[in-house]
This record gives sequence, structure tokens and C-alpha cells, in this order.
Amino acid sequence: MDFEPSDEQRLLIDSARAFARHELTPHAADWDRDHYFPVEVIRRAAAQGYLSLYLSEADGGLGLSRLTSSLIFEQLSAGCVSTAAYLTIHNMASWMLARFADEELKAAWLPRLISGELLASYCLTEPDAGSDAAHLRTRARRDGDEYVLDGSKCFISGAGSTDVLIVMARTGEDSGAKGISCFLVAGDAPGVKYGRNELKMGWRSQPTRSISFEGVRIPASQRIGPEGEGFIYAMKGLDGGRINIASCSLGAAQAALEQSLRYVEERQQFGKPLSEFQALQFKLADMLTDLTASRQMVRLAAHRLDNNNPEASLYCAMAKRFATDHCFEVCNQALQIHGGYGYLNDYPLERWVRDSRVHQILEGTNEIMRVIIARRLLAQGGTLDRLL
Ligand SMILES: CC(C)(COP(=O)(O)OP(=O)(O)OC[C@H]1O[C@@H](n2cnc3c(N)ncnc32)[C@H](O)[C@@H]1OP(=O)(O)O)[C@@H](O)C(=O)NCCC(=O)NCCSC(=O)C1=CCCCC1
Repeated sequence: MDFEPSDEQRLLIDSARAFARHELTPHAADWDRDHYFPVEVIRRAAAQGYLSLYLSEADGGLGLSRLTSSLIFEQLSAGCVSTAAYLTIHNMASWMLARFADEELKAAWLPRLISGELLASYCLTEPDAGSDAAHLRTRARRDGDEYVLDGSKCFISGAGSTDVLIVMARTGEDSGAKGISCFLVAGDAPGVKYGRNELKMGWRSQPTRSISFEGVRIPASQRIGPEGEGFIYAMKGLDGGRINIASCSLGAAQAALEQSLRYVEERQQFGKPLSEFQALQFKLADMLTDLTASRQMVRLAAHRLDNNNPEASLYCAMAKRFATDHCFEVCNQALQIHGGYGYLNDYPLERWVRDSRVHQILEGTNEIMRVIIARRLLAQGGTLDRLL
């Protein structure tokens, strides 16, 4: 399958690269050091359509395919992994609203999410429900025309600085996936309380907080879709989210490899440039090979999602697992090539390593990706005909 970018995709790649070069790269180190969430830049990203890349044009989005969106996230991430990753989260949350909410709820919130006036968080994980997301405990109890929300979420990106929370909560008696519904909760609703900004290894230019809901009243009209569909919406959101995060890993790895190519020409040891040492040539060769294979995996998964392939979730899981593992290793090898300088924060290598490390953990750990892959594989009755 040929994923060579079309002329239109090339224009979009070029403008994302220009946006990254002007708006992200020059500031990424400062934002990381200061734990600064660059809301004003995110709003300028909205003006480019980067908050609504794969929302349909009918919903006010750019209407791009997942594949084209992935190419854009990749370029933005080469500028600032953490900020590009937040953009993917906002896209995922807004897409869930656009795809599953009724027209009235969409009209009330979507235009301001697309314009960047409002920012969104995706709220699934709880202290006792991480990988086992279907056993979350936050409860939404129906009370007349409202629901009353009680419970807590953790590791919520953007929390405390975002305006819209897409919250998965239990409404039914079923203790598993079928008892979960999806809600839009205003970030400043009475009873919504935020924890401290977590001190993280990477992704420092976006806040991460826990949230507690204490008797939060939500109009029933802010339920997204019917009761009991929330877990499936959350998983469908994450199918796309996983290739978006993988795209952010591609951007970091590409930037790290390009930086390494410059360094091996500049740096001399034993009387010759590093580029003349075969050990480093082999390292660079492996880095390019792994990056290229990762890109192909991500593009194939995006293509399968665009075409509603019945095995798209499997491909998203494989691409996320493969690309985030290999791209982390590319970043880590790039740091190694830079020796002691790679370990200093004068260079961006250590930040790329710190930022891309979490991609192996969030939006489903890479161990959970293997669970998803193995389940599909073992359900094939001993043949791969339907998968390959
Ligand atoms: C795969 C998994 C472990 C699920 O297993 P179980 O055995 O409990 O559930 P199981 O029996 O597999 O399924 C229940 C229903 O659900 C449907 N469905 C599942 N996936 C999908 C899907 N992809 N599309 C449509 N339907 C789906 C499934 O068919 C079933 O329905 P059915 O009974 O058949 O009617 C799931 O829980 C998971 O994935 N965990 C990782 C969580 C996890 O990823 N967090 C990440 C939190 S978010 C995060 O980390 C962020 C970080 C940065 C910011 C953004 C968010």
C-alpha cells in the first residue's frame, strides 16, 4: 500500500511544519522548564484548524482523514511533543461530542471547542480503574431532568485549565462496560474539584490533575448518546487517540534523528567526525529503519480507521504499541549518540526521551495493546486470512 502524501497533504504538512517552527520549537524548552500550558498558542493552533482536524466539515471541523491528521500531528510534535499531544486529546474529546451527541448538545458546545474558546479533557481513568477501565466507579445517578455525579478521576490531561470534561460514569446496575455512560461536564460546575498539578517526568507543558466530583448536577441533556454506550464511545475515541499519540512519537523520533545527523557531522573525536565511525552509522541506520517501519504501521492503522475496516481497533493497537516502543528507542539512541551533551538540557534530546516515554503508558499501556492484539489473533480460528 502506498502512503506517499498527495499534493494537498504535502501543503498541510508544510504548514504544520511552519507552525511548529515558529510557534512551538522556539518555546518548547521554556514551557517544559516552567510547566507552562501555552493556551494562547493552542488558540492560534485553533485558527489553523488544529483543534478539529478530523471533525467533519458539517460539524465545523476541517474534515480531514485520520491519515492526514496523523501527518499533521507528527509535524507539530517535532516542535513540541507535549503541546501536540494536548492537541490530539482536544481533538479526541471534541470528536466524541461531534460523533455521538445530539444536535442540540453539539450546537451548544462544539463551535467554541473548534474555535479554541473552550478546551477539553478526556476523563476515563480512575484511581482503581486504569487498565481495567470497564470497572470504573464514578457514578451518575438520575434525578429528574438531571444526573448527580460522584466519584473521582486521575491522570487527567489539561484538568484545571480546561473548560469541558468528557466524563465516563456509571449509570446502570451492570458493574462492567454496559453500565457506563458518557457526559459533558462543565469544568467549573459546582462540586468539581481539582487536585495538584502532578509533577511528571515529561509532558510538562500541559497540566495533569485528578478531579473529584462531589454531588455535581448535570442536565440530562448533557449526556452524550444513550445510557450504556459510554464505554464503547470511550474506546472508539481511543482507537483514534492511539494513532494520534503514535504520530506524536513519530514526530519526536524524526526530530531526534535529524538532530543526530547534524551532531555526527559537527562533533569530532579521535581526529574525525562521529559520522565516520561505523558503530554510529549502524545506529543511525537502525533508527531510520525503525522510524520508517513505525510510520508505515501508523499510516496503515489510520487508513484502516478511515475505511471503517472491521479490524481497525486491532491495527490502532498494533501501531500504537510498535511506534511508541520503537520511537522511544530512537529518541534514546539519539541521546546516546550525543553522549554527555545528550543528558544536558542544553539539547532537546533528554526532553524528547522524557516526553515520548509516557506514550508507552497512556491511552492504554503497551501491555494492554498486546492484550487487544492477542485477543483478536486468537479469535481467528487459526488463520490469518482476515487480518493480513
Ligand atoms: C481492552 C480493555 C482492557 C477492555 O477489556 P474488557 O475485557 O474489560 O472489555 P471488552 O469485553 O473487551 O469490551 C467491553 C465492550 O466494549 C466493546 N469494545 C471494546 N473495545 C472497543 C472498541 N475499540 N471499539 C468499539 N467497541 C469496543 C466490546 O466489543 C465489548 O462490547 P460487547 O460486550 O461486545 O457488546 C479496555 O479496558 C482497555 O482498552 N483498557 C485500557 C484503558 C485505557 O486505554 N486507558 C486510557 C485512559 S485515557 C489516557 O490514558 C489518556 C492519556 C492522555 C490524555 C488522554 C487520555
